[in-house]
Amino acid sequence: MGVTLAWLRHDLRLADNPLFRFERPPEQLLCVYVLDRDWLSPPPGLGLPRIGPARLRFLWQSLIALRGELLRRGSDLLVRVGDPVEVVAGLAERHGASEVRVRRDAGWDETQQTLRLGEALGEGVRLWQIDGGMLLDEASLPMPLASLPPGFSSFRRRVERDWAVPAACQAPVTLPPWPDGAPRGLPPLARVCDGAARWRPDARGAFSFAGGEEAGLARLEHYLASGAVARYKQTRNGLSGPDFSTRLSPWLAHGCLSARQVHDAVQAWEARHGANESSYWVIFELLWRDYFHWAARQEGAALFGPRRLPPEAAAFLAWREGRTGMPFIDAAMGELAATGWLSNRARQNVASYLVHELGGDWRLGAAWFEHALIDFDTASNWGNWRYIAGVGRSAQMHRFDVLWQAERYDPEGAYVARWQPELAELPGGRARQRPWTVAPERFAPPLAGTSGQGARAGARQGG
Ligand SMILES: Cc1cc2nc3c(=O)[nH]c(=O)nc-3n(C[C@H](O)[C@H](O)[C@H](O)COP(=O)(O)OP(=O)(O)OC[C@H]3O[C@@H](n4cnc5c(N)ncnc54)[C@H](O)[C@@H]3O)c2cc1C
Repeated sequence: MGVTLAWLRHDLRLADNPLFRFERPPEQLLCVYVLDRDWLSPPPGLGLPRIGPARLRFLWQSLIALRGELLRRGSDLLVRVGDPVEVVAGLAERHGASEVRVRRDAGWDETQQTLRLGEALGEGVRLWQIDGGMLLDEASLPMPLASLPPGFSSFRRRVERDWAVPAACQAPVTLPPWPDGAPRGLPPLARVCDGAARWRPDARGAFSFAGGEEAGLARLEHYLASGAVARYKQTRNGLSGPDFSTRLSPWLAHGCLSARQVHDAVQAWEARHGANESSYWVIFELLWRDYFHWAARQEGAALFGPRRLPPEAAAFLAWREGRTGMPFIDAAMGELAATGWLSNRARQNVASYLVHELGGDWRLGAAWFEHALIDFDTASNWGNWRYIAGVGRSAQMHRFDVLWQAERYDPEGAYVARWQPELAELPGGRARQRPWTVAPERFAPPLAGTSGQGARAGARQGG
């Protein structure tokens, strides 16, 4: 077998990566990542690129780390910016590849690109698509993809009835050599996007994400070894601090870690310390991720609703810029913009506030998250937004009583005061969540959200 081209997308790791598992290794291997040029320009309707500086920086760190791992094994990495299909097809032709390998992604755009690549590849070049990164593969789903249940609970019940998550595979020890004369390396980030090269997370986030497989494994190891996993079920609704939840999402989203690696590590922890509700709950959350992945595969382009976004109305801009007057919402939007990350509790509340209190279009919110999140993942982001908005597969909307949530999850007002220092001057407690009631001369009432309607305990991942 001659040259194989491994086209990497959201699978930037060596361990448990089927692209690097060979029954018969090829003579030469070309590993390629293409930053889609479209991600650097705004989608119609939103004045911001699809990938913001925080994610781009994490992505570049991950690519640099991956290159190091590949070099250690006798291979290398080529990173280009452009149209992924043109770049991959061009390289395959130039270097006489007989096979192109790619992970089957849930995203509609990625699926379309794979189809286009199939048409663009020369005759005799095999396009090999494979599942990876999730707990389950399509073949091990307990139902055909077309019959995926409309709700998570029935999906989980069917899966858990009789399931065995396949063990993660080890990283290869060596890899086939680089094709003669093939280009290698990656452009400096500052040349791709100066803003991303200069971006740094705000220290108030109390956590700094660094891209790459080794960093992801180190985070996983820390979360287990520190014992934080034993308390996950009680702490996961937290808002601040490094260990209230796993914070593995950026590594999972970029594929620096696979869900099976996390699953295996949690099982190994359970074998030593005993399983409890919390360790189970980490796997439960990963199953949500699988569910959104399979749902996105089933839904295709419908996941996004109409793709052309509506104009950004004043209420949306106030939400995006943290100017709604509702401290809990404005603090969270400030944290997201300054760190590229947000707890699940805060994500649910800000999404509900935009859609159900401000009457904003859920697609604008999802598009803003796509720009701002380090851990953006098409299926999880757009799926969760649809879930909160109550569109698509789950017709039930999920509306949160934001003031009640704020007082329950931030009773002292420490979180809102961290991200809105002017609130720190008010006494701790209720006043910081309702500053317009205690200092009306300084704080105007919020745009919406004081009616007390909406779920209190939070619809799904309650508490
Ligand atoms: C509006 C909205 C948008 C979201 N967008 C994204 C996104 O783009 N990317 C993303 O990874 N998650 C997204 N989530 C899901 C969830 O908020 C994050 O996965 C979680 O907060 C990440 O923190 P963690 O790694 O500490 O999660 P943990 O609570 O420690 O959970 C462990 C892992 O399980 C998975 N997970 C947990 N909750 C969910 C969920 N509700 N849906 C899917 N997977 C889940 C994640 O991979 C996570 O890393 C979104 C949620 C909402 C409400």
